[in-house]
Amino acid sequence: MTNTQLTLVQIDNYGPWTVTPEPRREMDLQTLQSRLFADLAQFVGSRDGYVFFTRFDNMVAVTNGLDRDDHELLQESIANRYPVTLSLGIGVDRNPAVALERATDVVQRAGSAQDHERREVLSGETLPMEDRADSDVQIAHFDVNDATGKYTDRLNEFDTFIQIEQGYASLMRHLREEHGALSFFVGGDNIISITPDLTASQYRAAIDHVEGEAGVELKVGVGTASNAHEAGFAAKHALEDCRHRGTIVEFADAPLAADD
Ligand SMILES: Nc1nc2c(ncn2[C@@H]2O[C@H](COP(=O)(O)OP(=O)(O)OP(=O)(O)O)[C@@H](O)[C@H]2O)c(=O)[nH]1
Repeated sequence: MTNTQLTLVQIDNYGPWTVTPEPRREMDLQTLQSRLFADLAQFVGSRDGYVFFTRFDNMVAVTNGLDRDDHELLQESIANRYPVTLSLGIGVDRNPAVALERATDVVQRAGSAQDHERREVLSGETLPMEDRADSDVQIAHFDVNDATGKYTDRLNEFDTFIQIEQGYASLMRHLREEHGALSFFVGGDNIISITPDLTASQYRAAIDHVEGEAGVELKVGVGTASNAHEAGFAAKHALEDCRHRGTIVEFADAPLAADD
């Protein structure tokens, strides 16, 4: 059964910091944000989770397999090395949107994102030990069909970017509204969705919707496993199956072996 543990990562009081004592150089902020994301990706990824940069001042992580101590260690390590601190809210639910609501609620209850007295909140419930064995994450890895031939090799980068972003906007809204799935642009022409248990026809309907609304053709590989890495890795293999078979939806056949 899918049961997703999500962590909302929010930089404490970041807005005021970016303009104190006066506005900071934009490329310095971009450097900080991208390094922070890289560090989170390393930390969470080494524990088989996924993290998405969303707006950089707020990020969303799939943290099945990470316990409260892992979250505390992350906060400590960031506070030791960065001029900013992180608040973390954790939520669990079969539906990813509900899990994120829970994760967000505990952070919002502790105070505003721009409250200078709210620092390093760590709140919410992780998956109980006894539920871990049968709690799965479902990950759908979407990719634009022949983005290179249709866009990258034909259009300038900005017009390509518009096409890809329009496809992303259409997909993220459809999956959020219809199923409570959360979709994240991860670079190139790739979108990764954290979903509840969806069927092949529900994925086909999402792909049809995006083609109708944005004119962007997608395919998707779907994987399910006890952590984001294994589910996502299986999804990537399923996406390769789409390429070989010329299909638009493939599910990973079997859970991956531990050494895959
Ligand atoms: N984040 C991420 N990006 C990827 C991955 N694979 C490819 N990309 C990005 O996607 C871009 C396009 O690559 P492909 O999707 O393989 O190429 P394509 O032209 O769309 O061809 P088909 O997908 O085979 O239809 C690459 O330049 C990368 O930026 C992946 O696994 N993860």
